[in-house]
Amino acid sequence: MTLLQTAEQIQTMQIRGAGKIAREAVAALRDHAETLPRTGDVAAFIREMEHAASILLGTRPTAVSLPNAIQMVMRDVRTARTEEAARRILREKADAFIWSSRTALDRIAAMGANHIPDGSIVMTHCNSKAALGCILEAKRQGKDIEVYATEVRPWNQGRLTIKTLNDNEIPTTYFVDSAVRSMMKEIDLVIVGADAITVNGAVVNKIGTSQIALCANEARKNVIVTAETYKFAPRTILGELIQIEERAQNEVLPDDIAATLPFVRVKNPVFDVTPADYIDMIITEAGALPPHLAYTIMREYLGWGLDELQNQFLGARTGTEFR
Ligand SMILES: O=P(O)(O)OC[C@H]1O[C@H](OP(=O)(O)O)[C@H](O)[C@@H]1O
Repeated sequence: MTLLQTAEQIQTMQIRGAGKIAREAVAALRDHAETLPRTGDVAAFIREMEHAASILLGTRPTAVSLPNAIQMVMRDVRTARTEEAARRILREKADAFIWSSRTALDRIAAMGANHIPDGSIVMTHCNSKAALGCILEAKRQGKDIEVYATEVRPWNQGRLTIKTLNDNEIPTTYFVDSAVRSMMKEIDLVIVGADAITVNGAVVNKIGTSQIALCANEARKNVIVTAETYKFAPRTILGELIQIEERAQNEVLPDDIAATLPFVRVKNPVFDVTPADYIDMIITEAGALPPHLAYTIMREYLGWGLDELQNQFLGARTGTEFR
């Protein structure tokens, strides 16, 4: 698959899920480099790779895993002295990111499973590999668990989730998103994934997550967020807001019906923000932490100083818009 094909598949959600988007983008960058002729001109190579990175960055705006992964790979490429060195660094960093991303999921699954008691009912939302990993690991350990899963309009990612749960013989209850509050009294805890986590511990995840967290808070049920460290958004330290992706209105209301309703406006935000106060714990590969410690993850695990953030990372999202 070419880099442009990967970009298109991310934008059209054939490739989706914050972690997978990051892994596929990094693999696309690595493979794109192999298609470029060797000229010995390191500056031209870096320019070409920056352009490729900007195409990937323009695909979806919310999941911070995408710019974080690209930054991890491109950072040392930018200072390479020869084309060969730049190529080698790119390859090594890309492979290292993909490997560490998968390892992170295994660690999160092991830690998350410890928080799922035997005999419990877990509610989840959307289709998060990190969250599902915890549930599958709890099942693998022999725990008798059930899952309540939402539909996730308009893309119905809940169907992917219930298929996985069914394949793993986990008893599952499936319902429309608006039934969440009604179902809350029947469950024991909530486990979801994340697309981005801000410096104040707020979690950006699939639209509807904040309502689930609000209902869980009302019903005194724990909310656990599972997120690899590369889903923490360092630029929020500088005050930058996470952009909430708005997708096409015809994902919600078909064009032929919309055409008959000239006074109706359709909004289709695909993520929302859950404040830290509604989250009991964030499980990362570096350990479980209260959401208010998000800053420590940004400093210690992403390891980007403020200077670097300001000089290089700012503006990373302003690259070419992919259409
Ligand atoms: O990385 P993992 O845990 O798989 O997924 C994290 C999140 O990414 C997804 O976004 P979308 O479906 O791509 O819009 C969902 O919001 C999910 O909770």
